[in-house]
Amino acid sequence: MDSGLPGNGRGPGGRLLKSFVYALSGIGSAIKRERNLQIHIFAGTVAIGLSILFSISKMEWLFILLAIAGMLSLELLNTAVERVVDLVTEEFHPIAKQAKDIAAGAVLVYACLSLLIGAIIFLPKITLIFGR
Ligand SMILES: Nc1ncnc2c1ncn2[C@@H]1O[C@H](COP(=O)(O)OP(=O)(O)OP(=O)(O)O)[C@@H](O)[C@H]1O
Repeated sequence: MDSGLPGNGRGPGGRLLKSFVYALSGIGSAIKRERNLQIHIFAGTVAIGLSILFSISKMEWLFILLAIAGMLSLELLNTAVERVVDLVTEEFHPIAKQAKDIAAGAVLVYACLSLLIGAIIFLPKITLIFGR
């Protein structure tokens, strides 16, 4: 099938470009369908807005960006696990439940870390403003 990409996606550069396009289309389709992912994107945008507002340090930016990118990556992986499980069975299966719940658990762990990072960085700055 014609990929519609330069050089038909042949050669190392073309293959790399094809993988990149497939990855972007995966992200796009997940964003369209997954409400949790949309919520994480909203939260990430708010965090970036606050970071700009408070002119946070380079080190703080590193933590904020790691929190946002890690969160989105894990949510994408969680979505992929959900899709594969749904593809394998639509029946109730205890292993299917375990797979989905464990993947959701991974997201929860990172979400707690991200919240903690946000609180450590922004709470002192917010209390400084409202504590005056
Ligand atoms: N085939 C299945 N067998 C057993 N349990 C399942 C199966 N599919 C889903 N579950 C369980 O049912 C609950 C709801 O799962 P569901 O697939 O609706 O995803 P979710 O956790 O609500 O996430 P999302 O809203 O992002 O799709 C979860 O505890 C999940 O583990």
